[in-house]
Amino acid sequence: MTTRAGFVALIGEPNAGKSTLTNRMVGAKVSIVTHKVQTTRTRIRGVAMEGDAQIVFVDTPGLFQPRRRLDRAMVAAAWGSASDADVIVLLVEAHRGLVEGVERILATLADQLPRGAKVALAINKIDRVKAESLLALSQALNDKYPFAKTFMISAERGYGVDDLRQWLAKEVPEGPWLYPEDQIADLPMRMIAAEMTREKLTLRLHQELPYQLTVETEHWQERDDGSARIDQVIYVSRDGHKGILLGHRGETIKAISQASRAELEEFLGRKVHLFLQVKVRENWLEEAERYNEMGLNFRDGNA
Ligand SMILES: Nc1nc2c(ncn2[C@@H]2O[C@H](COP(=O)(O)OP(=O)(O)OP(=O)(O)O)[C@@H](O)[C@H]2O)c(=O)[nH]1
Repeated sequence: MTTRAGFVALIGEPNAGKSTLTNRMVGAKVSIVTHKVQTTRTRIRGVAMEGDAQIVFVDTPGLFQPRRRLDRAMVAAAWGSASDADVIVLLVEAHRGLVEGVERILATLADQLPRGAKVALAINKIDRVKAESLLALSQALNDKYPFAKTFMISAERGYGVDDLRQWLAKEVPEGPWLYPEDQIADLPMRMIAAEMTREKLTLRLHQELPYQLTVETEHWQERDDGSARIDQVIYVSRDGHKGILLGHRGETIKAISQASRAELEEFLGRKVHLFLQVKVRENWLEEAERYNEMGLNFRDGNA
């Protein structure tokens, strides 16, 4: 059997429908997308199977809205992962059209991506507009950037999504699957748990720190009484961040822990004992072995 596998980067303005689309694409078959899963460089949104092809959906945090604290290396890394992707899909909201944010993305694409990069356009939320307006929008967008293909979709209702997935399956290169099929099912639980904590950190810290920290689930123990003990480490890149995370008398980390535990319990349907630890790890961004720990081997094809 000839297998195919590759990365598809979903880009677009906030709210364009990236999560909704991933959920649709991934469907019931393979779902690691309950929460966005973070790796050091990219977030894996989900893995979809289509015939013999495995499509790994990623996104690129910080790409189009560099935050104050975001350093150059991070932006470069974000672009790296977009242009590393085998295919890029730009999501544009049909009812908003060619707004300034979209213009900016198109200009950046033209400017930064290597020639020949495969970029598809997906005009999303077509359920919100009259069909007549779509042709003009598609034309206007294609005038600005030479998209490889244009899809009209409604991620929410599922229109056009199968076509897009089938096209992507043909566009990713031949090669071994990035996730062994039998691992897809259980790999995600630890990652999902880590992402839940990361989400709470984001909420609590007002999006200030999160791009500079990572959460890992180190131990997961099933207990006889039916509960689970989960140990996680939050890695920060600077000593100063540790204090912010812990908060006065540890209040911040405690609140985060409680919120994450509550969500984990709901998700797992049983009692959870969650233990969080904060550690400083400089340059975690560069640490290649982290990819492996996250269950992902970038580019070497033997995950
Ligand atoms: N009407 C309509 N609404 C949609 C469609 N797709 C997504 N939405 C809605 O748009 C909103 C944003 O969707 P998300 O999937 O969260 O968008 P996102 O791009 O992942 O957002 P961020 O990751 O936060 O940038 C949600 O309320 C969705 O229900 C669609 O096809 N039609």
